[in-house]
Amino acid sequence: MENLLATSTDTRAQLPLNGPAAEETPVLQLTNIEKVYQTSTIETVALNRVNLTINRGEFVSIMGPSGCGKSTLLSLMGLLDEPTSGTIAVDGRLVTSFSDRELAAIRNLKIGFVFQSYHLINDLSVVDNVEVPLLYRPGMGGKERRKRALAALDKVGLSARTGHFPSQLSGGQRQRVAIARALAGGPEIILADEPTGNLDSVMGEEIMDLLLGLNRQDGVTIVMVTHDEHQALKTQRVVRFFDGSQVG
Ligand SMILES: Nc1ncnc2c1ncn2[C@@H]1O[C@H](COP(=O)(O)OP(=O)(O)OP(=O)(O)O)[C@@H](O)[C@H]1O
Repeated sequence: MENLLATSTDTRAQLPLNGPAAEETPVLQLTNIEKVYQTSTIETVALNRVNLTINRGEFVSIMGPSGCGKSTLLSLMGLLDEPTSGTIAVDGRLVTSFSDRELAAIRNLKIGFVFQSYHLINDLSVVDNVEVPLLYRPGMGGKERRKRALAALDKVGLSARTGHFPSQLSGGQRQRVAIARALAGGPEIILADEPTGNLDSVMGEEIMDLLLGLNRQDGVTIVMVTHDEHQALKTQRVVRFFDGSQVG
């Protein structure tokens, strides 16, 4: 373990060339987080005393072997699950102090999710897929939803595919739709769980370039789980996990 500690930190010295430098303003703070999954027979400590702060404008990669707790960490950051112990703060405010309504609003307004397997709805067209999270926006009418969805699709270079269905798209295009869906709500933070995991290296690079652009040009804070060292090293900071603990 000591060796891992000594060798596994990689903090990119260079900040993005074109965009706003990451300010030291914490948007997500995880303090002393423990997550234990309990089934009738087995107790699994998925995360153990994790302390991690994500600052506004950062692009952080989370790496580590299968089962080390990366997805668990992302669902805690996305407020989709609660830690067994420890605290999570969003913009300096403890999550436990938010009402259910406030929590739902943060999940919907502030955070966009991107998954390895896209999670698109096959029966809906591309533009309708992108509109889905906006259906939960109180007071947002159909015209505004459509406008935002089309703008997000334009951003990811899919203006020519808005009427297609997911089955008519390549993997990289599907992931672009998923990113547009995350973007349509104008999130400050994107949490991406192996966004290039199902893609070949060329398409993976394209998606990575898109995410880097969103971070550098638009200032979106991104936390990305990846198994790809090459892509992780393009981000500003790599946080490594082993067996539920942070090792770098
Ligand atoms: N709902 C659950 N119930 C019980 N155990 C779980 C649950 N979810 C995850 N685990 C366990 O918690 C540990 C961490 O899982 P997690 O999915 O966070 O790992 P990971 O690093 O994302 O793995 P991978 O790279 O394979 O996706 C694993 O041992 C897993 O079996």
